Order: sequence, then C-alpha cells, then structure tokens
Amino acid sequence: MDAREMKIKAAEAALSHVEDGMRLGIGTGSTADEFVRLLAEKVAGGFRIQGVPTSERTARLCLELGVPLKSLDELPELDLTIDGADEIDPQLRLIKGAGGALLREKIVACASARMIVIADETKVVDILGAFKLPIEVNAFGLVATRHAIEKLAARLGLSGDIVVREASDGPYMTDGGHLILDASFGRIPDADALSRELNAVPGVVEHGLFINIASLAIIAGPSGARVLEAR
Ligand SMILES: O=C[C@H](O)[C@H](O)[C@H](O)COP(=O)(O)O
Repeated sequence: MDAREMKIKAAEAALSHVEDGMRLGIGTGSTADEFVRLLAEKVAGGFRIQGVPTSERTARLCLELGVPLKSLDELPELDLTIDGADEIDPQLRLIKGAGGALLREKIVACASARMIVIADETKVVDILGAFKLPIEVNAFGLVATRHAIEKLAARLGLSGDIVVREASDGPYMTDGGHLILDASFGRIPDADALSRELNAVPGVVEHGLFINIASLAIIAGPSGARVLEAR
C-alpha cells in the first residue's frame, strides 16, 4: 500500500463516523483532501452534511466537488471535525500546520464537539518535535516576536532555527494574512508548557501544537486502519 492508499484508508474509516445531517469541520492537507473526495461521493448519493472548511484550499475543493459549505459564523457549533496532522503522540497531542492552515484548523476543531485525526503511520511519534513546529505570527514586530520565542524556548531547554516560511514569490502568507515561523526545536519533552508559553507571546497569532483537542486518531498502515485513543 503506498502513502496515498494509506491516506484513503484512514479517510474511509473516518467517514463511518460522519452521520447524515451533521455539521462538519473539514480539514486541510493531502489526507483531508482524500476525505473530501470520499465525502463528495456520499453527498452525490444523497447524504446531507453542512461543511465548514478550514482553509481556502479546502473550500475550493469542496465547491468543485459539490460538498455543501457554510461559514463558521453561520454554524458556530459543529458536531465533528475531521483533519490530518503532521505528528501525533500517544496522548493525541498534535503538530499541525505544514499546509499553513493551523489557525483556522484550531478554531474549527475547538468549535466542534469532537475532532478525529486521520493520518498514515509515519505521523505517529513518541515525542513531538521531529517535525518543524509552525507558529503563525503577525508581520508587525516579526523580529521582536521571534526573539521572544527564542527566549521562552531557551527557558524550556529548547533550541534550534526559527525561520520565516517562504513561498515561491516571497514570504508565505496564511489565509488570515499572517506569516509563519517554522521552529526546528527537535524533541519537545513538555509540549503543554511550550503551548502555554507561546500563547502568551504578543505577536503570536496561533501555533501548531494541538493539545487536548483531538478525541480519536485513525491511523492507516500497510495492513489497514487502526484507532488510537488518548493514553
Ligand atoms: O496546515 C495544514 C494541516 O495542519 C494539515 O492537516 C497537516 O499538515 C497534514 O497534512 P497532510 O495530510 O498533507 O500530511
């Protein structure tokens, strides 16, 4: 089974948690895209859901495939969000944001009664941090904000490059018009503390640590999909 087939397996398993009539948060990324494609087939067959997309990219795919959408302001309380992740630890803490959608993803997931993460085996880790941690920041005061992050990281015993994410035509801009700092901290022994400290930095709009948000993870490997619940 190749990587795409594993993503499809996880997406298929997640679809069985979606009930007719649900208000559904719809994630961003290659795994979430597979979920959208499967969901669109069900919608074409008469299944009724109302989706809230977590990015402009996901909104475009949903519109193209006929998945009905609402804004989060129209549907501020959701039944379920299905989304991918970059890393998942045994407590179901996540790193998200490789696709730059972390802010809307976190807002939508937190507006949902449940969040189910879908991923392939490569995303499961014992300790978060091998993956760069995306931190969404306001462009104003970028250098000061980065210094503040470096200082708090040092207090927590973390170090590593913190670089502005680039696109082909200049700094990468999120859907909200912010920049992203990618922090290569390496292993993060206390993700909860790092999350709290980052939340307290003026200029940090949001970060990619999702703590106590996911309820379940569906992990696909070569032999099929398995469910992970928080330990
Ligand atoms: O901003 C992007 C998101 O957090 C994605 O859900 C995450 O990067 C996983 O994406 P993929 O399914 O493509 O690995």
